[in-house]
Amino acid sequence: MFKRVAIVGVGFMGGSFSLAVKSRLGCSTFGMDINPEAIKRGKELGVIDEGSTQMLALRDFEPDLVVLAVPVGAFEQVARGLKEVLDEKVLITDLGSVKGRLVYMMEDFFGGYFVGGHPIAGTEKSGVQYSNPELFKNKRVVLTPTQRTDRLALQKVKFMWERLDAFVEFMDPFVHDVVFGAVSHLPHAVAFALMDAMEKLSKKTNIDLFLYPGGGFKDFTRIAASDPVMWRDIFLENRENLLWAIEEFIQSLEKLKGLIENEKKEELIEYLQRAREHRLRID
Ligand SMILES: NC(=O)C1=CN([C@@H]2O[C@H](COP(=O)(O)OP(=O)(O)OC[C@H]3O[C@@H](n4cnc5c(N)ncnc54)[C@H](O)[C@@H]3O)[C@@H](O)[C@H]2O)C=CC1
Ligand SMILES: O=C(O)C(=O)Cc1ccc(O)cc1
Repeated sequence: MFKRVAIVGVGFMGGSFSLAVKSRLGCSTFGMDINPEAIKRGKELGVIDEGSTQMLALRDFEPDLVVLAVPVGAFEQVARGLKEVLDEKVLITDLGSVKGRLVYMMEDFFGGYFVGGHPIAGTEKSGVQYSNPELFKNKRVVLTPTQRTDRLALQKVKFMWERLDAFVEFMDPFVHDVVFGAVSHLPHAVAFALMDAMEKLSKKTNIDLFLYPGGGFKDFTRIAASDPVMWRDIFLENRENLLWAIEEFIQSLEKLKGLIENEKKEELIEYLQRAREHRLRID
């Protein structure tokens, strides 16, 4: 198993991963982040053992696993930097929310020693101060091997996640992006858009509608408090799948609007009943 784990991006996910491998696997960890404040806080909070804002410092740490936990828009730049300082055959994985093209791009840099990963665990919080060693417990982690992935590297990454009490599932990188474009990226886009609509309605009514949030409004929009940089990068990286899902959503909303406008009582019940049944099935 891994002993020396380097984490690039000492934020909420990187910090949680560091705490988890420290406490569960006894690893020593090294954090790299462009933000000196993240390194300082990470060390103060005991989230990382050591850290630096310089990629070059990773060379002396000699990691046996490197984990990318930066926003997906920074992957290419980070990969370039890592390529300069890492020995060949060091295993690399990531926690990014989009896979597809990025997995093949990472393989261009690191060959079969890159194993794409996506823990389906998280919250709207960002920043190292929210790190939680239990974040991955009983959560799904999707690994996205390709023909090129080294089988031993894949087994090691799978085993590591299982030791953190996560359930590992394999998926094709592009299928992953269709699935999470629908179930994760679309709901986040809709939550952000709902807040935009609420701002416009507040202006038009001259009433600050944000002063009257009910439970439903709070439940529905929690994820609109998520980090803008992270979500800009996800939306742009998974653009095609997301645009397709947004289009379907617009049509569903148009349909609902039509049923309300035309007072189609029976059809409205059917529409709501079907939606309710799907929701009940999830839990
Ligand atoms: N927040 C969540 O619930 C989940 C996030 N993810 C993925 O995990 C990754 C990290 O997300 P969070 O930890 O939530 O974000 P975060 O904002 O808490 O942390 C990201 C960290 O990366 C650093 N960073 C940015 N560019 C960098 C660069 N070029 N080099 C080095 N460090 C850099 C930032 O300074 C920051 O400390 C993202 O790819 C995201 O898509 C995956 C599952 C859940
Ligand atoms: O806050 C929530 O409920 C989330 O859905 C968190 C989340 C964000 C991004 C991911 O790729 C996975 C999980």
